[in-house]
Amino acid sequence: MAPEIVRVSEKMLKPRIVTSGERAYVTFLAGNGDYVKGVGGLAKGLRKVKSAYPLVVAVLPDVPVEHRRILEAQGCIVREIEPVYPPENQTQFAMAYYVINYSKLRIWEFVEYKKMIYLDGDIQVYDNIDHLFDLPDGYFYAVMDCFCEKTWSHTPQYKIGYCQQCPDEVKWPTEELGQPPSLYFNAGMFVFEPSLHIYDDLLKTLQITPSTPFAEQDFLNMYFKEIYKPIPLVYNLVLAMLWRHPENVELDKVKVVHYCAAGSKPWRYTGKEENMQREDIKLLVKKWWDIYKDESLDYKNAVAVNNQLIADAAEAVNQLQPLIAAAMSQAGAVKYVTAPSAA
Ligand SMILES: O=c1ccn([C@@H]2O[C@H](COP(=O)(O)OP(=O)(O)O)[C@@H](O)[C@H]2O)c(=O)[nH]1
Ligand SMILES: OC[C@H]1O[C@H](O[C@@H]2[C@@H](O)[C@H](O)[C@@H](O)[C@H](O)[C@@H]2O)[C@H](O)[C@@H](O)[C@H]1O
Ligand SMILES: [Mn+2]
Repeated sequence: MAPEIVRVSEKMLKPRIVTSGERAYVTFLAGNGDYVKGVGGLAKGLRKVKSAYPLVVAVLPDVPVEHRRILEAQGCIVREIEPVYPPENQTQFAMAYYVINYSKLRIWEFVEYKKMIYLDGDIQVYDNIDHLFDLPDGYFYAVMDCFCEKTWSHTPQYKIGYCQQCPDEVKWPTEELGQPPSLYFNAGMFVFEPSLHIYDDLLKTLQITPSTPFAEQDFLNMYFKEIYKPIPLVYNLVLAMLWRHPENVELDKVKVVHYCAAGSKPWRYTGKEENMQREDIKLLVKKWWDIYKDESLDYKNAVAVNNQLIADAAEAVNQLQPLIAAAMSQAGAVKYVTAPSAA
């Protein structure tokens, strides 16, 4: 009697997408401008590298419904957040719009996720980085920044030509200036654990902390100073590194590119700003556009392709069923004879 072999249904083969409250990527979108293209591109990039986790987009109230729909159609989980403003102060931010970046702090409230990787909307992921979710809990992981761009001209390190990326080139004058600055991360990408306790404390601390030129990036560096752990530059290539510290960059090993240099945002690239005619910049901007324009990476197409593969696999298995059944019943009739051991 041939064994009863269960027919395989498409439903049985469908991969269970892990959306449980464990892990997710998260980005931040403000305004009705063109950063929505950055976030859409990021969603497609994560799909291209077959990330196992969803992309949550924390949107400020000023993000139009149309932009939210575009991101939901790309498979993003859109979550509205309230703005976070720093205390009243006279600070001159390095870029005036940085004041809205304090709203990034809302992502610590997303406690339905145990661990998240934050990525700026002007970042693209070119290799799978899901393994970063397995980094030990209890720390704040991010890539070290560079102090050499003129956006840093207000700082002592810029004035003396010191950079943490090459601490031995121009040594920090401890006798004059005391201890060198603590290791400082770029806040465009970090691995963190949402927590209501930390969230409340972050907001309370912010209200008693005078603002500084790099806004929430300075604040996060101060707040997480004790548990900050640098991770390799391949996880967040701040483009200025290409011309400021080329000796530290192996471009073919870079997994994550951060288009933060002036003029480098791919969706509004003109090539006119300083360094924007470099061959490596042009290549990285093209790489971004290749993903952004690739319709096979659109959520609806990727799901359709996936469903077709599942249907084909189910059909193939069902066509094999009778052959398997016949082979098994035949095998049942045959005693396996082991070859006589060599005398
Ligand atoms: O008009 C804006 C400006 C910034 N952002 C978000 O805030 C992040 C930080 O700003 P940006 O990347 O421009 O700073 P940079 O890394 O270039 O200093 C962006 O990546 C976006 O995710 C946004 O959504 N709309
Ligand atoms: O609001 C402050 C921002 O500060 C950081 O950007 C800076 C920083 O990287 C400098 O080192 C560069 O020189 C500069 O170009 C760049 O804009 C973060 O990328 C961004 O997410 C956000 O936190
Ligand atoms: Mn950025």
